[in-house]
Formats: sequence, structure tokens, C-alpha cells
Amino acid sequence: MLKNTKQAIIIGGSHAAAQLSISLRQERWEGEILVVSDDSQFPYHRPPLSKDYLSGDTSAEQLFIRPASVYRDKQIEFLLNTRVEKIDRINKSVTLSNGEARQYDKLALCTGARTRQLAIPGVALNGVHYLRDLTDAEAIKQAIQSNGKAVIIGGGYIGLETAALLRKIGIDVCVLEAMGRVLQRVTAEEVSAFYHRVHTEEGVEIKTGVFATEIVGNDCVEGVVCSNGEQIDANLVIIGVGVIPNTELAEGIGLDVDDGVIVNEFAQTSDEHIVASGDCAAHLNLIYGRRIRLESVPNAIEQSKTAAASMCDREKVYNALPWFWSNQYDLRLQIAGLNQGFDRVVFRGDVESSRSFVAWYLKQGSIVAADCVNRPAEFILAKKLISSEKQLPIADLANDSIDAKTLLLALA
Ligand SMILES: NC(=O)c1ccc[n+]([C@@H]2O[C@H](COP(=O)([O-])OP(=O)(O)OC[C@H]3O[C@@H](n4cnc5c(N)ncnc54)[C@H](O)[C@@H]3O)[C@@H](O)[C@H]2O)c1
Repeated sequence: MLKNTKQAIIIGGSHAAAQLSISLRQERWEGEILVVSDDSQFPYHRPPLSKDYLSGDTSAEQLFIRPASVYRDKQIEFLLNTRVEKIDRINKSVTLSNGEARQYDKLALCTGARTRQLAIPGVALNGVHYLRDLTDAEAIKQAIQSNGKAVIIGGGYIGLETAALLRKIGIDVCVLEAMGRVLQRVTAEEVSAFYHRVHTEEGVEIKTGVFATEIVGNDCVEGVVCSNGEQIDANLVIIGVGVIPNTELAEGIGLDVDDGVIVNEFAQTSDEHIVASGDCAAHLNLIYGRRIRLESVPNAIEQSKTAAASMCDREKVYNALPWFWSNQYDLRLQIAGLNQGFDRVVFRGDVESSRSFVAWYLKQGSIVAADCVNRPAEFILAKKLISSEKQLPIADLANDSIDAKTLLLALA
């Protein structure tokens, strides 16, 4: 039996919503918890969708963040296949796509992000896919043919991870990246060149400074026409050109929105009864002293813990260091911090010919971020170094003959 009749409603059904619902119970929310999700499944891990799930190494059952029984045991109600159509801030209620209205005391927006759509002819042809959810990944899995030819539009994380996976199963792959280099949004030139080299060595063709102008075919895709006039044959096209935060519900009720629902360091929106967390939220980051919106699982988890505390009228400041990862071939890239505005990059290890190195990003002499490729010990060091605001000599960080453990000890 629940101890009170307070209602918490969480809108969304991915990492942020899953964590927030559990964290609410950990914060001793004693009323009802309702999660409204337009997905048909209980929350699942998305990162494997572009990796092990596509290759068949991970099954759909293994993707679930928690078994449904855990939510049931904690008296967390899920409404799947259901959208919140409208929020009424005055009456503190939401209207659902099934016509029902539900009252809330506290509301959480975990609405995430959706794929940016390409507005070119031919995107509706059979064989053209985006990759964001389990349904997309399942459709790609079904479409993968041996001896196939794939064109991937976008040389970001989704593009390169799927390129690596498709090569692994013997498919010809061509990546079209509109910018001058792959991963331009997130890495230094040398790191982009590294990924370009490795993918080329693995047999991927990469065309930079090129975008698709048309996808051609009758019923099924047959090729992609590029901005340089070239046409590339393909029976599979995967589009990974970024995401757009789902902020429409928040905008509709007049919350502050600017590339994300604006929240403070406590995940609170401009309405004291409404919090937001995950990909949809743009938060005040205390480490970097500016507002940022992060598209990552660690952010969804940590920010949702903060949001849950706020819903229970407790203050738990969100000040976790952002971090990300990407697996491609035998490369495990772990990124600590945000490199935006860096003015210098220093390398540890050989970025030009090896498959293991660290790129330290500096801003006005301080380390602000690090890309660690197959360097788990340095990743731990980087997280500690950036979070602590302590300094280590740059020459030592770059010196690969000084063990990472020695540097960790020096930091302690
Ligand atoms: N390992 C990870 O952290 C990981 C893995 C997969 C996905 N994700 C997340 O999933 C989301 C989507 O990933 P993504 O790869 O689509 O986004 P992204 O922003 O990482 O990359 C999109 C790429 O597409 C390029 N592009 C844009 N328009 C184009 C066009 N018309 N033609 C060709 N190229 C074009 C951009 O320059 C960019 O390099 C992001 O939030 C990403 O962070 C993260």
C-alpha cells in the first residue's frame, strides 16, 4: 500500500525515465509513480543498437535496463504505446493519447530527442533507415544482406559505429560526411584523421565535404546521388545526421526552452512543479560554467537522480563530469569532459600509426577534456584530473613512458 496519494508523472520511456522512476523510490517518494511512454517496450539500452544488437551478439531481451518485475515491485506504473498530448499547468494535469486525463503533483519531462530527418528525394524508399530505437535497429537487421552495398549518410557516432559493424559482416560501406572531416563536432583534427585512417584500413570508403542530394530507386533503394554529382550504388542506406531534442510539450506550456528544456543545476525547469532530464534538457553545468545539453547515457542517469531528489523537495546538485564512449572495431574510445573552445591538443602515444593513444585538450593551459583510445587507465586519470581542477605537468601527461598509475598517484 502506498503511504500517500501524491502523483508523480514521468513523460518518456528511455534511460532518463527509467532512472528517474527508480530514483524517486530511493528518494522515498511514497505516492504514485506513472511513466507514460510512446515506446512499445519497457526502457532498454540504446548504445548496443548500433553495435552488438545489429551484429546479433546481443538479443532484444538482453537490452532491457531492468526486468519489468522491478518496476512492478516498486509500484511504478508504466503506460506504454501512450503519448502525453497536452499538459495543463494550472490544473496540474496531463491529457494522454488514449483520451484519459491524469493529475500530477510533480511532473518530469524525459522526452529525449529524435533523429534529424533528411529532406531529400527518395528518403521514403525501402532500404533507407534511421537508427534511434529498437524498431529502427530491427528493421536494419532484417535489411542487412550479405554482399550488400551500404551508403551511410553522416560520419558521426551512429555513422561510424554502424560502418564498423557492417564491415565486420562483410558489407561494402561508403560514408558520406558533409563536413571536412568525420567526428568534426566532437574531436580534434588528428583524432578525426585517426578514425578516417582506421576505417579506410578496414575497407570503408569515406567521402568528406560531400552530402547526399537524392536517394534513387523504384520501390527499393538503388543508389545515392552526391553533391559532387557522383552516384553510388547501394541497397541499404543508413542516415545518422544528428538528433533534435523533443521540446514541443515544454514549449506548448511556456517553459523556457533554448536547444533543450532549460533547467538549473537541480534539474528544475521554470515551473517549480516540473523537472526535466536527459537528452531533452539543457542544464547549467557547474564544471564548465555554461548551459549545455548532453546526448549521453551517463548524463541521463546522473541528471535523473538529481531530478528525482528535486521532486522530493531535496537538493542534490548535478555536477558530474560529462563522459561518452564509442566502440568501433577493436577501438574503445572513452571521452572525458567537453573540449569545446580548446586551444591546444597534446598527445600521449602515437595517433598517426598506432591504435592506442590519448588526446589531451587544453584551454588556457588547463586540461578540459581527453579522448582516450584503448587507454582505460588514462580515462580514469582524465576524469579525476578534470573534475579535481588539479594540474599535472603537460610534459608528464604526454610522456608515454610514465605509467598512468604513477600519474594517478601524483594526482592523489
Ligand atoms: N558512442 C556514443 O556516444 C554514441 C553512439 C551512437 C549515437 N550516439 C548519439 O546518438 C545521436 C545521434 O548520433 P549521430 O551520429 O546521428 O549524430 P552526430 O551529431 O554525432 O553526427 C552526425 C554527423 O552527420 C553529419 N551530417 C549532418 N548532415 C549531413 C548531411 N546532410 N550529409 C552528410 N553528413 C551530414 C554531421 O556533420 C555529423 O558529423 C547523438 O546524440 C550521438 O551523441 C552516441
